[in-house]
Amino acid sequence: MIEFQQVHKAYTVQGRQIPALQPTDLHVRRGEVFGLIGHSGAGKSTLLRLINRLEEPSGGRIIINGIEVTALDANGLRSFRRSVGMIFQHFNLLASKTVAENIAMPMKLAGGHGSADIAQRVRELLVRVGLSEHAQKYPAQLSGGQKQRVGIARALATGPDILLCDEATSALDPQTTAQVLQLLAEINRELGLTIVLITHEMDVIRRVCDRVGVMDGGVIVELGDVADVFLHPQHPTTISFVQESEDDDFVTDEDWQQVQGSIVRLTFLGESTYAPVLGRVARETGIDYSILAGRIGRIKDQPCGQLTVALSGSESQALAAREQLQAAGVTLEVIRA
Ligand SMILES: Nc1ncnc2c1ncn2[C@@H]1O[C@H](COP(=O)(O)OP(=O)(O)OP(=O)(O)O)[C@@H](O)[C@H]1O
Repeated sequence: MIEFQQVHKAYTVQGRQIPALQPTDLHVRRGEVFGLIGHSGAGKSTLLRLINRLEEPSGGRIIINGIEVTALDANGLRSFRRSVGMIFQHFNLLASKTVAENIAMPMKLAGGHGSADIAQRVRELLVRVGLSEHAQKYPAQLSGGQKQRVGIARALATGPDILLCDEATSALDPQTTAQVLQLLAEINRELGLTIVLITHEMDVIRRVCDRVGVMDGGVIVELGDVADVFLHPQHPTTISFVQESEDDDFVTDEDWQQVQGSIVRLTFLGESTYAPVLGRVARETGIDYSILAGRIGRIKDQPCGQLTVALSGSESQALAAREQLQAAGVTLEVIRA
């Protein structure tokens, strides 16, 4: 759907080249929610804005729905942009226009829509984002969450099949963030829109994304299904994001010096999260566990849990326990043999 082939970008400031995106290959699949996470300056906004050519690439090809976007002239680009909606951190609403007028704006600018058509479409969009009561209000009369809902309705006005979200929830409190993310998930599911979002919060990725790319220094350093990346982070940047998103302090190697036996991390995903596996394996093998760290939660629609445990028992009991856990669909990583 969205294909980057060796796309790179450097900004020129006072004759100096500032690299923002190193040559990047990327494939975003149709209908997925794809998240990019990275610290400030990692290159997320640059990558996002290259998709609809709000930034011009320094090189490489961008192909979307079979159209080589990097080869379009001004007319081609204008009509292509109707298939890409965008929402922003600070909403970018026109303060002097009502909610309904803000939402109608992209259709007016595109031309070719009668006023009855536009009014009907605005009504539908207001229902979709839950703001029917607020059509005649001005942005200043709305909460942050409501403003972002207007932003979403406006982005959907021209019937795009891609929605780009530029830190769309960064200015919102946690509860409002959850509601806006839920709305984005609904739009993805019900309208089949492909969503690309950027964020610096792992929690946003965990709640709504199917796949994630982790960016650092203009490079996507890790990419994969959210469950894989979140539960088994490989790159130091990813590991630091996952640790930041934990509520508890991470257990350190020093803490582990105090416990006997081998230490393993068990990951439960989907159905295995609720199965009474640990008790059964303990009974059948005679092994015992000390729990060193644990968390349980959801990744998008799937329950998941992770436990770090010390196994105490004989070597053959520990081996049998590991085999039984793996046979029950639990992923097992040995932290200390
Ligand atoms: N218009 C610009 N002119 C010059 N340099 C820029 C411009 N936009 C971004 N940069 C630089 O490019 C690099 C990548 O910036 P970018 O905004 O893409 O990162 P980001 O991950 O989105 O960061 P943030 O979360 O702070 O927005 C940074 O070094 C930044 O300073």
